[in-house]
Amino acid sequence: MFAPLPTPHEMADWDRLSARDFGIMPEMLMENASRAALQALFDALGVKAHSPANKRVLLLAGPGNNGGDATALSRHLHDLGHEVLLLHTRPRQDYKNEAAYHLELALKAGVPTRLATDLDARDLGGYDVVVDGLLGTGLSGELRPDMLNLVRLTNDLGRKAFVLALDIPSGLSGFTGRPLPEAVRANLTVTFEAAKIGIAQPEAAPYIGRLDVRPIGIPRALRKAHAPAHVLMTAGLTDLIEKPGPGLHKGTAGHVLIIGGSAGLTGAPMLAAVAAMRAGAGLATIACPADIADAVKASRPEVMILPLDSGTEWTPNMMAALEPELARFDAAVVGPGLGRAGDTANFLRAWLSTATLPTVYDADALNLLASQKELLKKIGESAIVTPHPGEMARLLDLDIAEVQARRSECCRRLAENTGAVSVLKGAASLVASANGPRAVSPYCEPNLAVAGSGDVLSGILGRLLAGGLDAYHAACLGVLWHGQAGSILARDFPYRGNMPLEIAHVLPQAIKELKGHVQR
Ligand SMILES: NC(=O)C1=CN([C@@H]2O[C@H](COP(=O)(O)OP(=O)(O)OC[C@H]3O[C@@H](n4cnc5c(N)ncnc54)[C@H](OP(=O)(O)O)[C@@H]3O)[C@@H](O)[C@H]2O)[C@H](O)CC1
Ligand SMILES: [K+]
Repeated sequence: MFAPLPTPHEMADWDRLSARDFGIMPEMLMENASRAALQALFDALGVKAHSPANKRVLLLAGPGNNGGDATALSRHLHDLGHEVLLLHTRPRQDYKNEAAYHLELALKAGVPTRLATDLDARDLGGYDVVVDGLLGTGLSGELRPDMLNLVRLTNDLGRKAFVLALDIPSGLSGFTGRPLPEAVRANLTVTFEAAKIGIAQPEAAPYIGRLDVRPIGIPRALRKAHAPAHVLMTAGLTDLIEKPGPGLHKGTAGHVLIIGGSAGLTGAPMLAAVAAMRAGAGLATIACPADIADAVKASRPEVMILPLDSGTEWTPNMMAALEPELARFDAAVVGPGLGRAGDTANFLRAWLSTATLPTVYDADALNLLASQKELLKKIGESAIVTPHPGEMARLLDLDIAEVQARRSECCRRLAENTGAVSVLKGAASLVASANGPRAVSPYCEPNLAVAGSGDVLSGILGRLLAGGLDAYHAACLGVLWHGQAGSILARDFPYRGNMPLEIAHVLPQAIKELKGHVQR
């Protein structure tokens, strides 16, 4: 369901503890990493065991262990008969530890090597593959000029060659995924043992190419005992939804209550309700002020309306009307189109003191909570709060730039402040609970950046809570499902332009595709 997303420091700890606690020496990990990279490269190029050894490969080896990985890979390619040139950035005698060990092996095996500074870049060309082993997780600060030139050289050569980045494209921060200030643009990135957290950030996407995560022999016991603070959501989360049995009826498929709608904001609750049904809810009902019920219904036959009291604005009395009905529902979504007019804040206060349903708080429910922060503690652990960065900024008294600069920390802080599971929307959405790992979505889908997309997400989450999932897993699966819907729409609408309702409409296809991706 989740894959670990270590920071460079967490990864270095795994490395170090493999040697200290298991006797797995760094030379072995480097050998494993290089063999994994070889296999990933051959898989990507369609090179089979019996294929002719006819590749021309340039390997760039930086000063650290990333360079050591490239050096070990050069030996394997050379031994198989490919034509290789290993370009190292430091004089041979300057290499240390496992990188020095593998350089010595490569030299003994007869790998042709050159010192990068001895070569005129104009002499380089005609390669099928360029391997970027300049810098890995050890990059600190902005690229120094000599390294920046080598990154540029790799990208120049990459116009006519396949670029394989080892562990992470050089120049990219393993923490933030940002280029410092430029980075190698790879066709394939083979990352060792686990994707580093920077790789999962939206900024990294243009540099990574295809991502292939390969194990290099860090013991599972060690990975479990020293689990990273972040994990990546995977398609395995869809195991949480079972194929419906023959005896299913709408009453057992979950009934989602949407609480929202106000004058001028009548579409949002309907989007959430349709999304809940497209995600498989058996029933969806919208509760709204009686005088806007017709506008909310907007002649959609599939969604039921529960008109409350009278008037167009929310009042605490509406909670009294709603309370006797609550036993019919399995989960609630509070907020789509709720507005902030008049007494709406007091309605929300009454809801928080009365209702015990698992609940998603979205949109104006969050804005109202931001102006009455003493209510945040009442939300509780069976709930999910789904702010976008603007709402998160209001909830935490920060500005949006601060939220975006520290997304993971903010997401966790809101979870701590509320006791609920917090979802911070945006590219690579995040899910956090007060304890436990923070989950990062693998999706960065511009097709989801459209008004109403958040209402659709809240409907999916309502359906998953109604289906009995705990808030954390519901949030992770819902975010993943929404992301896959966005990636389907990107195929049909590569320049965007899809409507939010279309996100809801592709949800059944999205879950089918995700289930097809699960690796067993
Ligand atoms: N468990 C594993 O994942 C394994 C990982 N391996 C590989 O090792 C690298 C990490 O290796 P490390 O030696 O820590 O770091 P790098 O190879 O990335 O290189 C660090 C050196 O690079 C120089 N440096 C740092 N910042 C800059 C900069 N801004 N500009 C230029 N140069 C920079 C610096 O060298 P100096 O001597 O010049 O200061 C650093 O020392 C990981 O990514 C994997 O590929 C193991 O092979 C297997 C186990
Ligand atoms: K690299």
